[in-house]
Amino acid sequence: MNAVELEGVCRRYGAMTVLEGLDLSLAEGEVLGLFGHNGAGKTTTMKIVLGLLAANEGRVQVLGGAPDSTEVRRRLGYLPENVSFYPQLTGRETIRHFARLKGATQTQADQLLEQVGLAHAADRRVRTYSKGMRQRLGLAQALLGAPRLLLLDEPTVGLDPIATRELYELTDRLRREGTAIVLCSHVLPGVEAHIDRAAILANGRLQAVGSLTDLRVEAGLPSMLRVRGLADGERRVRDWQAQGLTARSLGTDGAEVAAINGHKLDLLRELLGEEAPQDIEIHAPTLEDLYRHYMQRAEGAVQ
Ligand SMILES: Nc1ncnc2c1ncn2[C@@H]1O[C@H](COP(=O)(O)OP(=O)(O)OP(=O)(O)O)[C@@H](O)[C@H]1O
Repeated sequence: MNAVELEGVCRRYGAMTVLEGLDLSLAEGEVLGLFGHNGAGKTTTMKIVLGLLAANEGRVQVLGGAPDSTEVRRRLGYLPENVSFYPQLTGRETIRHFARLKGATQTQADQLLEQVGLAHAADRRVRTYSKGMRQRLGLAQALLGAPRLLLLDEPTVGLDPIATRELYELTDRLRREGTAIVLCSHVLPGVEAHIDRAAILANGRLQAVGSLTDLRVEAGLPSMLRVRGLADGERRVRDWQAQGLTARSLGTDGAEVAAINGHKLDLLRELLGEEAPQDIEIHAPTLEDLYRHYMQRAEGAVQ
Protein backbone atom coordinates (compact mmCIF):
# COMPACT_ATOMS: atom_id res chain seq x y z
CA MET A 1 0.00 0.00 0.00
CA ASN A 2 1.30 3.44 -0.91
CA ALA A 3 1.14 6.12 1.79
CA VAL A 4 -0.20 8.63 -0.75
CA GLU A 5 -1.81 8.18 -4.14
CA LEU A 6 -2.96 11.16 -6.13
CA GLU A 7 -4.41 10.58 -9.57
CA GLY A 8 -5.54 13.31 -11.92
CA VAL A 9 -6.00 15.76 -9.04
CA CYS A 10 -7.33 19.21 -9.95
CA ARG A 11 -8.01 22.05 -7.58
CA ARG A 12 -9.50 25.40 -8.43
CA TYR A 13 -10.07 28.56 -6.41
CA GLY A 14 -12.95 30.26 -8.20
CA ALA A 15 -11.89 30.64 -11.82
CA MET A 16 -8.21 30.00 -11.03
CA THR A 17 -6.84 26.50 -11.55
CA VAL A 18 -4.13 25.88 -8.98
CA LEU A 19 -3.47 22.16 -9.58
CA GLU A 20 -4.09 20.41 -12.84
CA GLY A 21 -3.98 16.64 -13.48
CA LEU A 22 -1.59 15.92 -10.62
CA ASP A 23 -0.42 12.30 -10.43
CA LEU A 24 1.84 11.56 -7.50
CA SER A 25 2.48 8.60 -5.25
CA LEU A 26 4.55 8.09 -2.15
CA ALA A 27 5.63 4.70 -0.79
CA GLU A 28 5.83 3.90 2.90
CA GLY A 29 9.19 4.89 4.29
CA GLU A 30 9.88 7.16 1.33
CA VAL A 31 10.87 10.81 1.56
CA LEU A 32 9.60 12.99 -1.25
CA GLY A 33 10.93 16.52 -1.66
CA LEU A 34 8.22 18.76 -3.10
CA PHE A 35 9.68 21.86 -4.71
CA GLY A 36 8.24 24.75 -6.68
CA HIS A 37 8.03 28.51 -7.01
CA ASN A 38 5.86 30.68 -4.74
CA GLY A 39 2.26 29.89 -5.56
CA ALA A 40 3.12 26.69 -7.46
CA GLY A 41 0.57 24.70 -5.43
CA LYS A 42 2.73 22.91 -2.84
CA THR A 43 0.69 23.89 0.22
CA THR A 44 -2.52 23.20 -1.69
CA THR A 45 -1.22 19.69 -2.47
CA MET A 46 -0.35 19.12 1.19
CA LYS A 47 -3.75 20.33 2.34
CA ILE A 48 -5.47 17.94 -0.08
CA VAL A 49 -3.40 15.05 1.30
CA LEU A 50 -4.30 16.15 4.83
CA GLY A 51 -8.00 16.24 4.01
CA LEU A 52 -8.15 19.98 4.83
CA LEU A 53 -9.07 20.80 1.22
CA ALA A 54 -11.05 18.71 -1.24
CA ALA A 55 -9.87 18.10 -4.80
CA ASN A 56 -12.30 19.29 -7.46
CA GLU A 57 -11.38 16.31 -9.62
CA GLY A 58 -9.27 13.19 -9.28
CA ARG A 59 -8.63 10.42 -6.81
CA VAL A 60 -6.93 10.93 -3.45
CA GLN A 61 -5.99 8.03 -1.24
CA VAL A 62 -3.95 8.44 1.93
CA LEU A 63 -2.72 5.48 4.03
CA GLY A 64 -5.25 3.31 2.23
CA GLY A 65 -8.27 5.49 3.06
CA ALA A 66 -9.96 8.82 2.51
CA PRO A 67 -7.79 11.70 3.74
CA ASP A 68 -10.53 13.22 5.87
CA SER A 69 -11.38 9.99 7.75
CA THR A 70 -10.67 10.05 11.49
CA GLU A 71 -8.68 6.83 11.26
CA VAL A 72 -6.31 8.30 8.62
CA ARG A 73 -6.00 11.68 10.35
CA ARG A 74 -4.82 10.02 13.52
CA ARG A 75 -1.81 8.69 11.58
CA LEU A 76 -0.85 11.99 9.92
CA GLY A 77 1.56 14.60 11.20
CA TYR A 78 1.71 18.13 9.77
CA LEU A 79 4.10 20.99 10.28
CA PRO A 80 2.46 24.02 8.63
CA GLU A 81 4.46 26.73 6.93
CA ASN A 82 3.51 29.33 9.51
CA VAL A 83 3.30 27.75 12.92
CA SER A 84 1.32 29.73 15.45
CA PHE A 85 0.59 28.87 19.05
CA TYR A 86 -1.14 30.48 22.01
CA PRO A 87 1.60 32.86 23.18
CA GLN A 88 0.57 32.74 26.84
CA LEU A 89 0.96 28.95 27.13
CA THR A 90 4.31 27.35 27.91
CA GLY A 91 5.92 24.93 25.48
CA ARG A 92 4.98 22.01 27.71
CA GLU A 93 1.34 23.17 28.05
CA THR A 94 1.16 23.63 24.29
CA ILE A 95 2.48 20.21 23.38
CA ARG A 96 0.39 18.53 26.07
CA HIS A 97 -2.69 20.28 24.70
CA PHE A 98 -1.98 18.93 21.21
CA ALA A 99 -1.24 15.49 22.69
CA ARG A 100 -4.74 15.41 24.26
CA LEU A 101 -6.31 16.41 20.93
CA LYS A 102 -4.40 13.71 19.10
CA GLY A 103 -4.86 10.97 21.73
CA ALA A 104 -1.10 10.82 22.43
CA THR A 105 0.31 10.39 25.94
CA GLN A 106 1.70 13.19 28.10
CA THR A 107 4.87 11.13 28.43
CA GLN A 108 5.36 11.23 24.67
CA ALA A 109 4.70 14.98 24.68
CA ASP A 110 7.54 15.48 27.18
CA GLN A 111 9.83 13.09 25.27
CA LEU A 112 9.26 15.01 22.05
CA LEU A 113 10.19 18.29 23.71
CA GLU A 114 13.44 16.63 24.70
CA GLN A 115 13.93 15.20 21.20
CA VAL A 116 13.55 18.58 19.48
CA GLY A 117 15.88 20.25 21.98
CA LEU A 118 13.29 22.27 23.89
CA ALA A 119 13.41 20.52 27.28
CA HIS A 120 15.35 23.44 28.79
CA ALA A 121 12.65 25.92 27.72
CA ALA A 122 9.62 23.68 28.26
CA ASP A 123 8.22 25.80 31.09
CA ARG A 124 8.72 29.16 29.41
CA ARG A 125 5.83 30.89 27.67
CA VAL A 126 5.79 30.47 23.89
CA ARG A 127 5.72 34.25 23.42
CA THR A 128 9.32 34.30 24.68
CA TYR A 129 10.42 31.70 22.09
CA SER A 130 12.59 32.58 19.11
CA LYS A 131 11.41 31.71 15.57
CA GLY A 132 13.56 28.58 15.58
CA MET A 133 12.20 27.47 18.96
CA ARG A 134 8.64 27.85 17.67
CA GLN A 135 9.59 25.81 14.63
CA ARG A 136 10.96 23.06 16.89
CA LEU A 137 7.74 23.13 18.91
CA GLY A 138 5.79 22.79 15.66
CA LEU A 139 7.90 19.82 14.76
CA ALA A 140 7.27 18.16 18.14
CA GLN A 141 3.54 18.72 17.58
CA ALA A 142 3.76 17.10 14.12
CA LEU A 143 5.47 14.01 15.58
CA LEU A 144 2.82 13.33 18.25
CA GLY A 145 1.24 9.90 18.02
CA ALA A 146 3.97 8.36 15.80
CA PRO A 147 2.52 9.37 12.40
CA ARG A 148 2.91 7.04 9.41
CA LEU A 149 2.84 10.03 7.08
CA LEU A 150 4.50 13.30 7.91
CA LEU A 151 4.00 16.49 5.90
CA LEU A 152 6.60 19.15 6.57
CA ASP A 153 6.05 22.56 4.97
CA GLU A 154 9.31 24.56 5.05
CA PRO A 155 10.62 22.72 8.13
CA THR A 156 14.06 24.35 8.12
CA VAL A 157 12.82 27.96 8.11
CA GLY A 158 14.16 29.68 11.20
CA LEU A 159 16.42 26.78 12.16
CA ASP A 160 20.12 27.39 12.71
CA PRO A 161 22.60 25.08 10.90
CA ILE A 162 22.87 22.64 13.81
CA ALA A 163 19.11 22.44 14.28
CA THR A 164 18.74 21.94 10.51
CA ARG A 165 21.17 19.02 10.62
CA GLU A 166 19.30 17.57 13.59
CA LEU A 167 16.02 17.89 11.70
CA TYR A 168 17.43 15.92 8.77
CA GLU A 169 18.88 13.30 11.15
CA LEU A 170 15.39 12.97 12.58
CA THR A 171 13.74 12.59 9.15
CA ASP A 172 16.42 10.01 8.21
CA ARG A 173 15.57 8.00 11.34
CA LEU A 174 11.82 8.25 10.75
CA ARG A 175 12.34 7.11 7.16
CA ARG A 176 14.27 4.05 8.40
CA GLU A 177 11.37 3.29 10.73
CA GLY A 178 8.97 3.33 7.78
CA THR A 179 7.41 6.81 8.05
CA ALA A 180 6.58 8.36 4.70
CA ILE A 181 7.52 12.04 4.53
CA VAL A 182 6.67 14.90 2.20
CA LEU A 183 9.18 17.68 2.63
CA CYS A 184 8.40 21.01 1.02
CA SER A 185 11.22 23.50 0.90
CA HIS A 186 12.67 26.48 -0.89
CA VAL A 187 16.02 25.74 0.70
CA LEU A 188 17.52 23.28 -1.76
CA PRO A 189 21.19 23.01 -0.70
CA GLY A 190 21.58 20.29 1.90
CA VAL A 191 18.28 18.56 1.28
CA GLU A 192 19.46 16.23 -1.53
CA ALA A 193 20.92 13.56 0.73
CA HIS A 194 17.74 13.30 2.76
CA ILE A 195 15.13 12.69 0.06
CA ASP A 196 14.47 9.62 -2.09
CA ARG A 197 12.73 11.48 -4.89
CA ALA A 198 12.13 15.07 -5.87
CA ALA A 199 8.89 16.38 -7.36
CA ILE A 200 9.03 19.75 -9.09
CA LEU A 201 5.80 21.71 -9.41
CA ALA A 202 5.32 24.77 -11.58
CA ASN A 203 2.15 26.46 -12.73
CA GLY A 204 0.01 23.79 -11.02
CA ARG A 205 1.57 20.94 -12.96
CA LEU A 206 4.19 18.40 -12.05
CA GLN A 207 7.22 19.19 -14.22
CA ALA A 208 9.37 16.27 -13.07
CA VAL A 209 9.44 13.55 -10.46
CA GLY A 210 12.13 11.00 -9.73
CA SER A 211 15.34 10.27 -7.89
CA LEU A 212 18.14 12.75 -8.45
CA THR A 213 19.89 10.16 -10.59
CA ASP A 214 16.77 9.76 -12.78
CA LEU A 215 16.28 13.51 -13.06
CA ARG A 216 19.92 14.04 -14.00
CA VAL A 217 19.56 11.55 -16.84
CA GLU A 218 16.19 12.95 -17.93
CA ALA A 219 17.34 16.57 -17.83
CA GLY A 220 20.57 15.72 -19.69
CA LEU A 221 22.53 18.31 -17.72
CA PRO A 222 26.30 17.84 -17.83
CA SER A 223 28.58 16.85 -14.99
CA MET A 224 31.60 19.14 -14.83
CA LEU A 225 35.03 17.49 -14.68
CA ARG A 226 37.70 19.75 -13.23
CA VAL A 227 41.23 18.54 -13.81
CA ARG A 228 44.45 19.83 -12.25
CA GLY A 229 48.05 19.02 -12.97
CA LEU A 230 47.84 18.43 -16.74
CA ALA A 231 51.08 18.57 -18.74
CA ASP A 232 49.44 20.81 -21.35
CA GLY A 233 46.02 22.01 -20.20
CA GLU A 234 45.47 24.35 -23.14
CA ARG A 235 46.08 21.63 -25.73
CA ARG A 236 43.66 19.34 -23.89
CA VAL A 237 40.99 22.07 -23.93
CA ARG A 238 41.52 22.64 -27.67
CA ASP A 239 41.15 18.89 -28.33
CA TRP A 240 37.92 18.74 -26.36
CA GLN A 241 36.55 21.79 -28.14
CA ALA A 242 37.45 20.23 -31.49
CA GLN A 243 35.32 17.22 -30.45
CA GLY A 244 32.40 19.60 -29.85
CA LEU A 245 32.65 19.54 -26.06
CA THR A 246 32.30 22.62 -23.87
CA ALA A 247 35.65 23.12 -22.17
CA ARG A 248 37.82 25.89 -20.76
CA SER A 249 41.27 26.29 -19.26
CA LEU A 250 41.75 26.72 -15.55
CA GLY A 251 45.14 28.36 -15.14
CA THR A 252 48.15 26.84 -16.89
CA ASP A 253 47.75 23.21 -15.89
CA GLY A 254 44.02 22.92 -15.28
CA ALA A 255 40.93 22.41 -17.42
CA GLU A 256 37.19 22.01 -17.07
CA VAL A 257 34.99 20.01 -19.41
CA ALA A 258 31.25 19.44 -19.48
CA ALA A 259 30.45 15.72 -19.65
CA ILE A 260 26.96 14.88 -20.87
CA ASN A 261 25.44 11.59 -19.68
CA GLY A 262 27.43 8.64 -20.93
CA HIS A 263 30.53 10.70 -21.77
CA LYS A 264 31.79 11.02 -18.25
CA LEU A 265 33.47 7.62 -17.99
CA ASP A 266 34.99 7.92 -21.46
CA LEU A 267 36.48 11.27 -20.52
CA LEU A 268 37.81 9.89 -17.25
CA ARG A 269 39.38 6.89 -18.97
CA GLU A 270 40.98 9.16 -21.54
CA LEU A 271 42.34 11.48 -18.86
CA LEU A 272 43.67 8.73 -16.63
CA GLY A 273 45.15 6.82 -19.57
CA GLU A 274 46.96 9.67 -21.27
CA GLU A 275 47.69 12.44 -18.90
CA ALA A 276 48.10 11.20 -15.32
CA PRO A 277 46.60 14.41 -13.86
CA GLN A 278 47.13 15.25 -10.21
CA ASP A 279 43.47 15.59 -9.38
CA ILE A 280 40.03 15.23 -10.97
CA GLU A 281 36.90 16.64 -9.35
CA ILE A 282 33.49 15.56 -10.63
CA HIS A 283 30.62 17.96 -10.06
CA ALA A 284 27.28 16.32 -10.86
CA PRO A 285 24.29 18.66 -11.42
CA THR A 286 22.86 19.65 -8.05
CA LEU A 287 19.22 19.71 -7.07
CA GLU A 288 19.39 23.48 -7.60
CA ASP A 289 20.67 22.99 -11.17
CA LEU A 290 17.84 20.54 -11.86
CA TYR A 291 15.28 22.84 -10.29
CA ARG A 292 16.45 25.75 -12.43
CA HIS A 293 16.37 23.58 -15.54
CA TYR A 294 12.78 22.43 -14.99
CA MET A 295 11.60 25.91 -13.99
CA GLN A 296 13.09 27.43 -17.16
CA ARG A 297 11.46 24.70 -19.22
CA ALA A 298 8.10 25.38 -17.55
CA GLU A 299 8.46 29.13 -18.20
CA GLY A 300 9.29 28.41 -21.84
CA ALA A 301 6.18 26.25 -22.15
CA VAL A 302 3.94 29.04 -20.81
CA GLN A 303 5.37 31.80 -23.07
N1 LIG B 1 -7.83 30.20 -0.07
C1 LIG B 1 -7.40 30.59 -1.25
N2 LIG B 1 -8.17 31.33 -2.07
C2 LIG B 1 -7.75 31.72 -3.30
N3 LIG B 1 -6.54 31.41 -3.81
C3 LIG B 1 -5.72 30.68 -3.05
C4 LIG B 1 -6.10 30.23 -1.74
N4 LIG B 1 -5.06 29.50 -1.22
C5 LIG B 1 -4.09 29.52 -2.17
N5 LIG B 1 -4.49 30.21 -3.25
C6 LIG B 1 -3.71 30.43 -4.49
O1 LIG B 1 -3.32 29.15 -4.98
C7 LIG B 1 -2.03 29.21 -5.55
C8 LIG B 1 -1.16 28.11 -4.91
O2 LIG B 1 -0.97 28.44 -3.55
P1 LIG B 1 -0.11 27.50 -2.57
O3 LIG B 1 -0.19 28.12 -1.22
O4 LIG B 1 -0.54 26.09 -2.73
O5 LIG B 1 1.34 27.68 -3.21
P2 LIG B 1 2.76 27.26 -2.62
O6 LIG B 1 3.44 26.49 -3.72
O7 LIG B 1 2.62 26.58 -1.32
O8 LIG B 1 3.44 28.68 -2.47
P3 LIG B 1 4.55 29.24 -1.41
O9 LIG B 1 5.86 28.63 -1.84
O10 LIG B 1 4.52 30.71 -1.64
O11 LIG B 1 4.12 28.83 -0.03
C9 LIG B 1 -1.52 30.62 -5.34
O12 LIG B 1 -1.74 31.34 -6.54
C10 LIG B 1 -2.40 31.16 -4.24
O13 LIG B 1 -2.58 32.54 -4.38
